[in-house]
Amino acid sequence: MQNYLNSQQLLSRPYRQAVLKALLIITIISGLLFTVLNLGRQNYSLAFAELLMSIYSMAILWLLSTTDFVKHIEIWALVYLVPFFSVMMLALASPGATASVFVWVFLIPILSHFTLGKRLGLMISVCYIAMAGVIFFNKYQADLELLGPVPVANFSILTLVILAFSSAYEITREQTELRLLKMAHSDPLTGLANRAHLHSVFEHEQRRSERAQSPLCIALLDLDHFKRVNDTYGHEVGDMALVHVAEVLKAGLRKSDLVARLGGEEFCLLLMETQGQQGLAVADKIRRRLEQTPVMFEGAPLVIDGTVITLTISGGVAEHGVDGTALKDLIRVADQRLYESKNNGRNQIRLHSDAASALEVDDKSPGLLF
Ligand SMILES: Nc1nc2c(ncn2[C@@H]2O[C@H](COP(=O)(O)OP(=O)(O)OP(=O)(O)O)[C@@H](O)[C@H]2O)c(=O)[nH]1
Repeated sequence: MQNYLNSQQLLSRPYRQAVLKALLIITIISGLLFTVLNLGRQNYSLAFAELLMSIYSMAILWLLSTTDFVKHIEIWALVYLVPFFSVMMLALASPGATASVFVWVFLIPILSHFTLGKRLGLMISVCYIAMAGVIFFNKYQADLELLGPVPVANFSILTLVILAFSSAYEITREQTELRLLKMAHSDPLTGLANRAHLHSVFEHEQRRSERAQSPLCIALLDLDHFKRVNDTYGHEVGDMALVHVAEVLKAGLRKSDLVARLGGEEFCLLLMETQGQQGLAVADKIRRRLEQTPVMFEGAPLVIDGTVITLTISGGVAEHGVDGTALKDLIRVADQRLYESKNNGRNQIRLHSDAASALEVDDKSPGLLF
């Protein structure tokens, strides 16, 4: 889940980057326009603040196009929004400004949520809206018309509605993004990671492993004679069997490890902080567990025509740095070892090409159907 959340944050960043860039351009243009308007009304302090905000926005826009800022987009958004909203507060408090300037407050929740996300966006919105409220009441405390119940109710309700809509929009957008991300990264039948997710996690783990000089290995596992399950009992039972295998694989691993379904009846384990020999032991422990656990359906062993269905698996292990560094090389080596396991009687896992590296085969376990 944490992985998906991190990826979702990465996914949100280009979107926030585009919104922030558009905002900066609008601020530069409108800042210059209001500088001229305020100079015309001889409101020099506000004109100066508007001009400063315009120049500041130009500087941020320039920095954004020259640095790799997308990683810190929320910080950049704060660097822009805090002075922008502060100038807005200054404009609201300015004695020369009319009450119509307060309509800018409606922008606060929209801009905050779009560029900062649901939590930080809400916090910043509430702070500045509260500040605008205090300024409004202080400035117009003697103005009975503006502080009458109707204008106050109009202003407050509209602000709350915009705040609620912006917040709801951002929450829904983030949830939808997370759902799409999960769908794009997981296998719909078993819920395991798919090949694309394995690749992205491997890239990250490979860098970490090289930095920390820690071992990393993969195990490629393929169900034995799975075609017979489908041919004998049909695809529906085959699907149940695949879901059961996914459960056994997940249960046999640490939380930090990853199990992916590469397609059909082929799975890949990504084992962190694990050397080849340890990886072989982990994969073999899972092989034995699968062999001993009948295919489960809704909490009970699946029995068809009086037969308890049990599956076996063959596999090959490859170690990062020993058998290659790229995932495709590790998969190729593990695949060769997997097929040696298949050719040597199935239901076994190999780390090297020689037969001695295969952990004990128990091909004739009683009661096993496949
Ligand atoms: N039910 C089901 N079957 C699948 C799925 N994906 C692949 N298969 C089946 O898995 C079987 C794989 O067959 P083979 O490649 O011959 O492998 P095998 O029968 O396991 O034989 P060995 O690997 O040599 O032990 C085929 O019958 C595919 O139809 C799936 O999502 N659901």
